[in-house]
Amino acid sequence: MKKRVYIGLGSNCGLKQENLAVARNKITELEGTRIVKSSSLYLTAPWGRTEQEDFINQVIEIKTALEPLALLQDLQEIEIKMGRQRQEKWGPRIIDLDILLFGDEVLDFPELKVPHPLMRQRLFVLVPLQEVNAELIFPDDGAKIKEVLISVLAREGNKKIKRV
Ligand SMILES: Nc1ncnc2c1ncn2[C@@H]1O[C@H](COP(=O)(O)OP(=O)(O)OP(=O)(O)O)[C@@H](O)[C@H]1O
Ligand SMILES: Nc1nc2c(c(=O)[nH]1)N=C(CO)CN2
Repeated sequence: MKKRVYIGLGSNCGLKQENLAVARNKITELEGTRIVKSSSLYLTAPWGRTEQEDFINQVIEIKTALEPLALLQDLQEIEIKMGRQRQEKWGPRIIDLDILLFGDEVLDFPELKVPHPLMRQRLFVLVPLQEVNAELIFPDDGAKIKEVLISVLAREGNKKIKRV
């Protein structure tokens, strides 16, 4: 059975929009995998480490027959093939591919936590995710995406994120 999976894409080095396009192409080449929906692209201020270039972010919904750890491995291979080198935490990167949600699964492997532990705090994830699926419910605590987004917007405002 294929699972519905949400992936967050981000780039803040080189040709950012093109990097995302290349990554999307490589994702469609993965075994038993297709892209169902893609959000708009968003220009976002850097989160976490603020002294770096703005990011382009996007969320895609895929259907995949891959198991979670196989998908993680394939995504990491794409990152490496695209030339991602420095693994500095929250630092600049050509491409970053995060598994946000994997069907209704709650996963706690050492190398893979799903839902992605920081996604609820990140407008650069929540805004495009809501665009792709406005009715989404978090599988771990039943929270609604709209409510999570409203509470982060109330804290931070939405000046830091702009559709491109
Ligand atoms: N849901 C997930 N999606 C992708 N990687 C994950 C996930 N959960 C845990 N990881 C682990 O996180 C590790 C670090 O990932 P990465 O280098 O992309 O971190 P980062 O982008 O600097 O920070 P962040 O994880 O906060 O976005 C990966 O090697 C991977 O094993
Ligand atoms: N706006 C934005 N900020 C970030 C991003 C990102 O994709 N977008 N990724 C990071 C590394 O995890 C750290 N900070």
